[in-house]
Amino acid sequence: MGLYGTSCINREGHLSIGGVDVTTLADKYGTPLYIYDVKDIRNRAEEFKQAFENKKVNYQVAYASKAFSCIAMIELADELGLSLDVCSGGELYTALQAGFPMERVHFHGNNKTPDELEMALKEKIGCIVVDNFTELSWLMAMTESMKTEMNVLIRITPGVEAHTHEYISTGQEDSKFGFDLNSGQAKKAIKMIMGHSYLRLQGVHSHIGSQIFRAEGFEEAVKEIYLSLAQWQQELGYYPEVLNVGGGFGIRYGENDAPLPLHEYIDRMVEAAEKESAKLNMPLPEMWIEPGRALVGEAGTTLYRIGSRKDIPDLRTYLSVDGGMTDNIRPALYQAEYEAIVANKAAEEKTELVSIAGKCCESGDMLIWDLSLPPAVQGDLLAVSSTGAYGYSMANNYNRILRPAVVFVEDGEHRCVIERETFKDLVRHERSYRNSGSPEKASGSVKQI
Ligand SMILES: Cc1ncc(COP(=O)(O)O)c(C=O)c1O
Ligand SMILES: N[C@@H](CCCC[NH3+])C(=O)O
Repeated sequence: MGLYGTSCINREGHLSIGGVDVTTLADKYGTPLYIYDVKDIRNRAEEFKQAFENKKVNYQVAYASKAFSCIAMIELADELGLSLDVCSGGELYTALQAGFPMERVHFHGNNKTPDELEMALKEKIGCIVVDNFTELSWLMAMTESMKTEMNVLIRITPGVEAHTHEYISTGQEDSKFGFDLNSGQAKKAIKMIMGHSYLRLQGVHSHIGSQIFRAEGFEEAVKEIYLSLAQWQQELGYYPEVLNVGGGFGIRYGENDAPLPLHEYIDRMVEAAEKESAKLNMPLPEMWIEPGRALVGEAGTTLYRIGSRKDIPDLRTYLSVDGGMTDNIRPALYQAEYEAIVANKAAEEKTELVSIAGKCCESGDMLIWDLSLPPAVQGDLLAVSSTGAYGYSMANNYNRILRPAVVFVEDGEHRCVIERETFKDLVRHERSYRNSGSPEKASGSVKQI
């Protein structure tokens, strides 16, 4: 496992994060446990902001809260001066509970419901990123009836295919997200918004995908957008105040991943926008980005307790841990690869090749194939690195496994920000079939066809 952020191996030969020995955390909070290195999140937010400061452009860095949303994380995002990207009523509600300033909230999603739109309008959030004509017509009607103005960005698909897993690539034309440029749909939507008295077209949004390592993808997206901007400037007299280039900045999961320094992505996209704006004699728009993974991914480590061991002679050794696809579905979903160490034997020589299995009743519940470890036994702690993004946020209760606790560590201190679920939580919304009284009668006639 690479050592990220403030992670190091302490004098006891244990993994330490944020100045805290993780064996202490396992004893106090139990396992599996998500551990977030707060200093690492701070540094990354600062790096993004500094990159824009150096380019002397107006900007917003919005944390894409889908990567990891909870009250404490949203409070931290606020403290770091970030804006916030939410993509559901639940994420917006979490932001409200965290007291996040609503004017810095941007609302995304390809199927926002009327209820979600109403919530966003009532809370007077910063902007809604309009994704399709259905949403647009709802928004037009709702802002009129509520007599409420709203800033909108129009999400477009620039036709750029990011070099990433196909499930997390979104910028291509054949995508469920946004308006495509070639068919004229984006232009039609812009006209509709420009002609509406309650909607204010603040700018254009594109997001080409996730876990991207090449700055060229962002540069190409910016160039593609400007081809359309030139047309819209000429035909509609429109140029945007804001250009939101989305998120997707890649991180290190293992030694094969080589992300660029964060400022290189920013430099390239800003330079491309500056060049294209100058060509069109257009003021440079404010540049917005919305990183999720790049802010929290490497800051997260999952700590598991090793349980059973199965040796198949001349074939493979399986070590099972007390979590798996319920707390990290990415290996099963995207064949994502992770690295790990034995946290309480972090300085010992690696002499064994093992595969790490989760505890779910699925053969596909494998966290890591072929991992070199020191001899590990039942009770040892396995630390899997870079699990801060899309780990907790995609966690689930398959096999009725409990979602783990989350702790923040910094400067030798730790605090629990999400408690471990309990068995009671699992049945909290359930009603007994036997004891719930008589069922309600269906109204209307039931026709046999
Ligand atoms: C619209 C949008 N913005 C931002 C993000 C954040 O992506 P990432 O976590 O890769 O930075 C996503 C997810 O891919 C997204 O769909
Ligand atoms: N959940 C994905 C990324 C999707 C991002 C949302 N558009 C992952 O774990 O990599």
